[in-house]
Amino acid sequence: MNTLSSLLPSPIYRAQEIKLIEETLAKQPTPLGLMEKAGLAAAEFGLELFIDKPVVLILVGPGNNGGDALVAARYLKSWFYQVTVVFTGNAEKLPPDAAKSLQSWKDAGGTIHDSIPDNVQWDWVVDGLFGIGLARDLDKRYLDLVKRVNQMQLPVLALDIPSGLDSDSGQPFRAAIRATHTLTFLALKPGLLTAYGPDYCGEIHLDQLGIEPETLPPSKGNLLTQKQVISALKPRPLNSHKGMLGSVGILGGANTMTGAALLAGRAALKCGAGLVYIGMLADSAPAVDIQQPELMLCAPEQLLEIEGISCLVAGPGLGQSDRALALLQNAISSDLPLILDADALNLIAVHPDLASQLQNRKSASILTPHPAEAGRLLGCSNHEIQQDRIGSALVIASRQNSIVVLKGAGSICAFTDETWYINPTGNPGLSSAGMGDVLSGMIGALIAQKLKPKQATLLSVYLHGAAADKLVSRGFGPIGLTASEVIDEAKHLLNNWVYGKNS
Ligand SMILES: NC(=O)C1=CN([C@@H]2O[C@H](COP(=O)(O)OP(=O)(O)OC[C@H]3O[C@@H](n4cnc5c(N)ncnc54)[C@H](O)[C@@H]3O)[C@@H](O)[C@H]2O)[C@@H](O)CC1
Ligand SMILES: [K+]
Repeated sequence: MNTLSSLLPSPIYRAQEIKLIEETLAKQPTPLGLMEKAGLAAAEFGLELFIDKPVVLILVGPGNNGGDALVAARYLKSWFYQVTVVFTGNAEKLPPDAAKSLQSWKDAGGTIHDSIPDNVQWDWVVDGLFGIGLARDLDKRYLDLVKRVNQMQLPVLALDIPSGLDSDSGQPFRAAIRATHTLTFLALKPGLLTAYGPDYCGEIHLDQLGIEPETLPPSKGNLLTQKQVISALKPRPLNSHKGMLGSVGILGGANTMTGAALLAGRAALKCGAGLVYIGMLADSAPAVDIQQPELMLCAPEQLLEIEGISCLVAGPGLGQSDRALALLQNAISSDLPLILDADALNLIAVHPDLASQLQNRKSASILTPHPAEAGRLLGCSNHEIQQDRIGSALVIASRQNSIVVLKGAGSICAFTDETWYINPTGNPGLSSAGMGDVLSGMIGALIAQKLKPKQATLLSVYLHGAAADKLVSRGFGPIGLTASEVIDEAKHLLNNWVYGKNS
C-alpha cells in the first residue's frame, strides 16, 4: 500500500477507464478475485489503523463497493472485531461478486441490519456504500445514511472513494462521506485529488491489488510528484553569468494593481531569472521597487522593444483598458514564450480576434486561469468548470493551442496532446491576493532558465503549492499566508531541491 507522497508519477484514471481495466483483469485467472483482494486490503488497513478500536460499523451499498465492504467485514469479524453491517439495498439485485460476498458473510455467521441501530457506540466506520459506480444524486435513503455517519464524528475508512463523491470530478452528489482515510483500489481517480476530493478523502492510500502498475494501460492523466518535477533541475555551471539565466518581461501593473506586477517580478527574480523587467501601465508607476531594486521598471510600450528578453508574462494587474488591449495584442504577436494570467485571460475571453491570434502562435503559450477565468474563456459558469475540471482544462488547451493550468484545489495542468496532471501540493493559504501573480512569475523564471515550457509549468505549479505547504507546516498559514512569503519559501525549496541545502 502507498501513501500519496511515496508514489512515483502515478497514473490517474477516470471511472470509465477503471471499469475497462477491471473487466480485463476479471478475465485473467488469479488465485484471489479482485473484490476479495480489495476487502482483505481494507480489513488489513483497518487493523493497522484501529487495532485498539474493536467496535466497527460497516455500511454496505448496492454495488461492488458494498461487496468490498462485506469481504472486509468477514475478515474483521474473524479477527474478533465487533462488526455491525448495515445494508439497506435489495440483496437480489446485488451484482454477482457482491452477492457472493454477502453469502460468504452470512456463512461466516454475519448478520445484516437494514438501518443503523441506535444506542451503539462505534469506534470507527467503514464506508462501502458507493465507489466509482455512483452516477446520480443520492436519494433520501442514502443521503440520510451519509449525514448520520458524518454527524458521528468518528474515524471513517472510505473504500475506493468516499461515498457520494463523483470519482471523475471531485464534486459531491448532494452530500458525501467525510472520511479520515480513503483506501483506493487499483489506481488513483481524479475525484480524490481535485475540487472537493481533498476535503472529503482525508489521508489517501492506494492499494494496487497486486497488479503491477506497468501492466496497466497508458494513462493520459498523472499525479504530479516531486521526483518528476525536480528531474528538470540542474545545478548552475560555476562559470555562469546573468545572461545565461535568461530575462523575464512582465506586462501589467495598471492603476491600483501595481503590486500584482511587482509580485510576479519578484517571484521571477527569486526563482532564478537573470534579469527581470516590468512594464507597468499605472499612470504614476514607480521608477523603482524600493524593496526589490534589482527589478528593472520601464514603460510597458518599452518592454516589448527590449532586446534579448527570453519570455513574457502578461496579465498581473493588467486591467482591461484600450491600452492594455493594444499591449496584449503586441505580446501575443511576439514570438516569445508567453504566460497569460488574470486580465490577459479576461481580455482574450471578450476579444475573439485575440483568441484566434493566440491559437496561431508558434511559440509556447501558457494560460493560468482560476475557475471563473476559465468559465469566461469557455463561455460558461464557474460551477460548470468545477463540474469537470479536467475536461474544461483540456478544452481550453486545445482551443487556445496552449498549456493550461486550471488553478484551485488539485490544480490541473493540461496539454494539447490531451495529457493532464493533477498537482497534490498546496492548501487554502493560497486563496489570497497575489498568489496567481507569483505563479506566473515563477513559470516565467523557469522558462527563462531554459526549462521546456511543459517542465517549467509542472515544476512551478508543484513548487508554488509545496512552498505554501512548507510555510503552513511551520505555522505561517493558512490564515494570513502572503504571496511574498510564498516567493521566499519557493526560493529556499528550489535551492534545496537543486543543491540539497537546508530549506
Ligand atoms: N468490478 C470489479 O472488478 C471491482 C470493483 N471493485 C469495487 O467496486 C466498485 C464499483 O462497483 P460498481 O460499479 O458496482 O458501483 P458502486 O458499488 O459504486 O455502486 C453502483 C451501484 O449503485 C447504484 N447506484 C448508483 N447511483 C445510485 C444512487 N444515487 N442511489 C442509489 N443507488 C445508486 C447502481 O445502480 C449500482 O447498483 C469500485 O468502486 C470498487 O470499490 C473492487 O472490488 C475491485 C474489483
Ligand atoms: K465508498
